[in-house]
Amino acid sequence: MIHVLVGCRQLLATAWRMDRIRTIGSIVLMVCGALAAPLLAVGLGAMTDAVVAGDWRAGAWYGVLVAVLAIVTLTFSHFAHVLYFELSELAEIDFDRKLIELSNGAVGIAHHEQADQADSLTVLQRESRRFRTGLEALFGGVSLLLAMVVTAVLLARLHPLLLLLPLAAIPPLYTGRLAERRLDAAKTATAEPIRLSLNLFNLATSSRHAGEVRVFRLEEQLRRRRTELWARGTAGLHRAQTAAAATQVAGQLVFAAAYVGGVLLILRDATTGRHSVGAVVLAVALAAQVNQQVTTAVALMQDLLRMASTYRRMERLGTAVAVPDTSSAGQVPPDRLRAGIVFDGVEFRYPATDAVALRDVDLALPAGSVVAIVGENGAGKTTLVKLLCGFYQPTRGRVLVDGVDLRELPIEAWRQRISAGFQDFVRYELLARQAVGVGNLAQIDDAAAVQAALDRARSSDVLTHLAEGLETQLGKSYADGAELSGGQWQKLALGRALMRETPLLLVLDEPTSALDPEAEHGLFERYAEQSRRVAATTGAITLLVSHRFSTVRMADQIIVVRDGQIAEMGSHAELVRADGQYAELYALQARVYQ
Ligand SMILES: Nc1ncnc2c1ncn2[C@@H]1O[C@H](COP(=O)(O)OP(=O)(O)OP(=O)(O)O)[C@@H](O)[C@H]1O
Repeated sequence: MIHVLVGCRQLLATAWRMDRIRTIGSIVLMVCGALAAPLLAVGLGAMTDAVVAGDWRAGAWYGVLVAVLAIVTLTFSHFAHVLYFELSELAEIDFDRKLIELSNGAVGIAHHEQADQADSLTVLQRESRRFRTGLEALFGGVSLLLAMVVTAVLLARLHPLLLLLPLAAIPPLYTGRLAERRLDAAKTATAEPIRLSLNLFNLATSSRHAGEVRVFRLEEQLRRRRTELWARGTAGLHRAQTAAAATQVAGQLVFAAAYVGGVLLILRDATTGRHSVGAVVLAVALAAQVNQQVTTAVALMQDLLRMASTYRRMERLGTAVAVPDTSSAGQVPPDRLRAGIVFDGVEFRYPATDAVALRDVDLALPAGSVVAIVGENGAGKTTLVKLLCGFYQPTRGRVLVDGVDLRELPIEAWRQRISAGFQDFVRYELLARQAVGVGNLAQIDDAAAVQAALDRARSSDVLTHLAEGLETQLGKSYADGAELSGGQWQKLALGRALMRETPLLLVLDEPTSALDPEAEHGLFERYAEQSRRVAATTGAITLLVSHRFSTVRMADQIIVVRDGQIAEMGSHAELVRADGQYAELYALQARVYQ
């Protein structure tokens, strides 16, 4: 219950923050709605008594009052709905904003890669569409509570025992809560199959995967797996919903019994002359209202519980993804690198896994150097990059930037000074200028800066295929959007990585996988030349990651990673002379690619 109250407080604070006028308007409507129905019952009772007493004048006035209150009761919900709806929209936008912040604001990326946290995000994404009901339920709920109190006072005046009628509402409320808890637990338990099923659905319907799906004849398999997973997920939910419905009915039966008892009590009093006919009408009308109030209260309570559990889930995820905040760290990234970056006894395990992805890594990346990291698939190259970008912190050991532990640098400031091109680059469906310009937001509208970055990336040729050059809309989501080839998207991603002209660290993690080895080698060579020129002033380090041993021979230093460890290190000439794994794989791959 305390969670519901906390959730209500958070929701009300959000509404107040988003729009005070609408919040006040909603509260006024809430009070009017609460009083109208019980007063209508009072009017009905008084009108009946006036008519029975033959006082037609008073009866007519009460009739007008009843009519007015009936109109208020019937129409109030429409006005209230408009106001609540508008406020709820604002609250939903606020919730979405928080969810986006939670998803992207965390310093690390563990919550995207760790199954339980990814599941929580999936549930929150789905809940965000239903979040708006929370605020409506809150106003509706408080209005209902007020109405229940007024109704209870009126009932008590008829017969003290009738006060028990609202108490009989407790069992259905309790069972409603129990039912919602069951549903919530089922949602958590079925989040994984439902998330997997949605992934498979995207795989089966996205144009990006259409080719592979056809060639490998995956359609049937994907459909079957998706249906199985969906059925597994929804079967769990369905079972929970059936159990929840049975629980709720049991609670409501208790109330129904009390209702019948209450009406019989007043009827008995009326037959003995203790009450008027109007009192019987009042009792029947009020008891019917209590019945309706309880049913509505159960439904509203469920909305409130769902809203509270959504808030709690968000808070739990927020705590789980919280990484030590270094924003107020005293240190700042240097203007230029003097010594370089050092991995000092680094060990790393991904969260919730036992396998060690990196172990005993002692590595120096000298300022101003071009360093290549090579290794076979799964060796640990990208993991090294993730630590350098601050997506994760080492489980043991330190990453030092000019002698300062990366943990002690404000991570956002560090990210401002690095740039990267990733293997799984994003296809931004924006204008071509923006798709490249996001690499340095300050220059997103600067066509000349974007053009220069594409030139540096040797990627300007992509523009020759675009009708409006940099101002061409990209992507199939737009009717007039230009679709690019995989290599062309990758070239734009390379341009994006080179938007920042003087980063302290430029990481290119297999950004040229769509190119053939010789083209990759040629590009790396040109990048290396450029990087050395920039490095003369900033001490910047350029890190090229590849699993092709034959494409990185121009690097000042080549690091061979094997099974999460540094296997060999040195220049191309030194490593060839050493005649180890590098020399062997270099010769092998060079022969294959010739
Ligand atoms: N998010 C993750 N959670 C758990 N384990 C992971 C995760 N990402 C990678 N790993 C594991 O860490 C090890 C190193 O992976 P990494 O991605 O660094 O390899 P890589 O050398 O970059 O491979 P590739 O050349 O295929 O990109 C692998 O065994 C991989 O299974």
